[in-house]
Amino acid sequence: MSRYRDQLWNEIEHIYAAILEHPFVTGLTDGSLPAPVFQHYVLQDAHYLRDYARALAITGAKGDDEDAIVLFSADAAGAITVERSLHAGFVADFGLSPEQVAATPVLPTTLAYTSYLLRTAHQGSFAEAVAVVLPCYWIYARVGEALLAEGSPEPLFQRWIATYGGEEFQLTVERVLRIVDRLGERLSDSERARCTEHVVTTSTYEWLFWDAAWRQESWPAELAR
Ligand SMILES: Cc1ncc(CN)c(N)n1
Repeated sequence: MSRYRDQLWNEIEHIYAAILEHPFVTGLTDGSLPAPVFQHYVLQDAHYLRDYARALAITGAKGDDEDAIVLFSADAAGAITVERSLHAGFVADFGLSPEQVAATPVLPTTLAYTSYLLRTAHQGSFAEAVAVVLPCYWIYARVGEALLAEGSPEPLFQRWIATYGGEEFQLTVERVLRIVDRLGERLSDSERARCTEHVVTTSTYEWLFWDAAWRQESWPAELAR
């Protein structure tokens, strides 16, 4: 029987292929990604990572063994500390002040993605919580790995690629995938279907997140007070 991770990857392979072709992602390697688009992404990602860390902490609290509790709790802390330092470098490179960063609103796609993450992590089983957070690890590891081979002429983008394509992140993701395979051996058909749906949904949100930055998404200005 194939591993659960392979069954899940079958469900999202087309989304991964679309992500690799997205102009945001191709723009990282050929260096053509406009600076305001990357800036938009980094600022929204700071909001995203705060709630992602909360979702990981909830997943850790639901862990079915000690290793799982430790792994997700440590990754909750890591999402804040490790990625915060990567972001701090980007923000400094853009010449933005902490006040400007704090004043950036949470935009529609970020809000929709994090709301789905948190709702599922709160209301679902441990397996569902793992499924909903999985694409954030897995898609970035696979994208980072693919882009690492090409590299980027732009140092800022190369730093991003090196973080997610690097060995440390790949090992982190492999540890999560082992939990996924273990859970896959004991899921009922209905829970398996719910987990698959979460993985497909948040993989789609990963595509949307890059696309929102590419479109320079905003709340409708005509509705602002
Ligand atoms: C939206 C998003 N997804 C995933 C990652 C990688 N942890 C991230 N930084 N941002």
